[in-house]
Amino acid sequence: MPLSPLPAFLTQRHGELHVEDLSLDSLARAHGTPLFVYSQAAMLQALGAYQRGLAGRSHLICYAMKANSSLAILQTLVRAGCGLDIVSGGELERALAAGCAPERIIFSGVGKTRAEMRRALDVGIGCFNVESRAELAVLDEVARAVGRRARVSVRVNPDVDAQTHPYISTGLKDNKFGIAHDEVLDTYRQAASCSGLEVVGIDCHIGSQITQAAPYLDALERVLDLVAAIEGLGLGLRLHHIDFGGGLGIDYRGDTPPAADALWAQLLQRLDARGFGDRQILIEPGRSIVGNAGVCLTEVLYLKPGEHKNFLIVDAAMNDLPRPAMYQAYHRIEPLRARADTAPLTWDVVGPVCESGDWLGRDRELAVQAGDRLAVLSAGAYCMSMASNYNTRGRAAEVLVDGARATVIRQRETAADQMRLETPLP
Ligand SMILES: Cc1ncc(COP(=O)(O)O)c(C=O)c1O
Ligand SMILES: N[C@@H](CCCC[NH3+])C(=O)O
Repeated sequence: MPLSPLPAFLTQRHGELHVEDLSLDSLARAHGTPLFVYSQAAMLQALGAYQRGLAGRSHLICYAMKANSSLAILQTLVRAGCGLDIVSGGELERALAAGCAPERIIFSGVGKTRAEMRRALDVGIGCFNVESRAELAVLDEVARAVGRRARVSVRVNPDVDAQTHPYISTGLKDNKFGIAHDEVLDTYRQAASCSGLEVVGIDCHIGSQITQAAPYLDALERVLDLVAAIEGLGLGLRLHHIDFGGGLGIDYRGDTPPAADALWAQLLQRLDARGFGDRQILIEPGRSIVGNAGVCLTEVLYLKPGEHKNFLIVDAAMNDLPRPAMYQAYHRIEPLRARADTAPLTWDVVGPVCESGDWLGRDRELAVQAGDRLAVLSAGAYCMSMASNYNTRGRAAEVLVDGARATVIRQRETAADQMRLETPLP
C-alpha cells in the first residue's frame, strides 16, 4: 500500500520533522526518549469533524478514554465539548478529575463490579451501557440498595462483521460483547420491570479500526429495527438516545476510512428516512480523535546488521507501544532529521525488551546512525494507554504541543515510582 502524506500537524522544515511549530528533535533532546508528543490542534480538528457531522442534532460525543486517558488530553476534549465513555472505576475517577460533568459520562464494559456501579450511581453518571442480563439484575439491585435509579441503555450485538482485526472486532456473535440480537427484546422486558432502572437508550459498538462505511450502515439498520420492536412491545418504552459506539479507523498505512462528517451525513440520512431523526445521538469515538494526533519519539541505540536481518535497536519497546507485538500492527516510522551521508538499509526496528515479539516495525528502509532519533507515527491511541512496566521499564513522558508551546503532561516514570506500592519483606 502506498504511504499517504504525513498527517497535517507533522511537517518537514529544513530537513527536520516538526509538530505544529516545534522541532521534534529539539523536543526529544529537551525531554529525553521514549517520548510521546501530541498535537492539540490535531485532536481538536479530528473532534471537529464529528461536531460538524452532528451539528444541528441533539448529540453527545463521548470520547472513549481507553484510547488515551491522559488527564490533559481529557481536559482538552472535555473543554471542547466532549462527554466521556468509561470502562472502569479508574477511568471514572480520571473523568471526574478532568472536570467532566458526571451526566456526560457513560459506562461501557462487560464486567462492571458492584463497587464501580455504586460509585457511578453516587456521582450520577449519564448512562450505564449494560452488556448482559446478569449485569442488568445486579445493577438494579445495587441501584435500589443506594436508593437511586440507574439510567440504562442495552448494548446490543448486531452480528455485523466490522472487517477489522479479530482482536478488535466486537459486534459478532462470537464476541463477548453486547446482548445477542435474539435476546434483546427479553432484556428490555427485564429492564422495564426493574424499579431500580430507567431505560433511556440503546447502544451498539461493532469494533475498532473500521475503514468502511458499510458495517456502520448495516449496524444502523439492525439497531433501528430493534428500536422499533422495543417501542412496540407495549411497555411504554421510548428510547431517548441511540448510541452508535466508536470504531472509525485512521490512516496507519494508506488506509482510507471515511471522514467522520461524511460518514455521519450518510448515517443521518438513513436515521431520518427511518423516522428516528428526533433521537439524541451518542457516539463513543476513541482512536479517530487521538490516534493520528500523536507520535512516539525514540533514539537509535545500536545498529546490528546481520546476514539475514538488520536490526535497529531503539530505546522504545513493546511496553511503550504494544500494538505491533499484539496485533502485528503497522506504525509508520520516520527519522526526525534527514541524512544525506548514510545509505538507506532495510531494518527491523526493535526495542530492548527480552521478547522476540518486541518489534516496532519490520523491513523498514531507513538511512540512520546510532544516536539518531525516529518518530513512530499514529501513536496517539492505544499506545500510552496500553503501556506497561514490563522489564521494569518506566513509562515514557508525554508532551502536549499547542502551536509553539510544549507542555509536559506526564513525567517519565522512575523505578522508585514503580516500587511505590510494594512492601519489601523485613
Ligand atoms: C464500547 C466501546 N466504545 C468505544 C470504543 C472506542 O473505539 P475506537 O477507539 O475504535 O473509536 C471501544 C473500543 O473498541 C469500545 O469497546
Ligand atoms: N487496543 C486496540 C483497540 C481496542 C479497542 C477497544 N475495544 C488497538 O490498539 O487497536
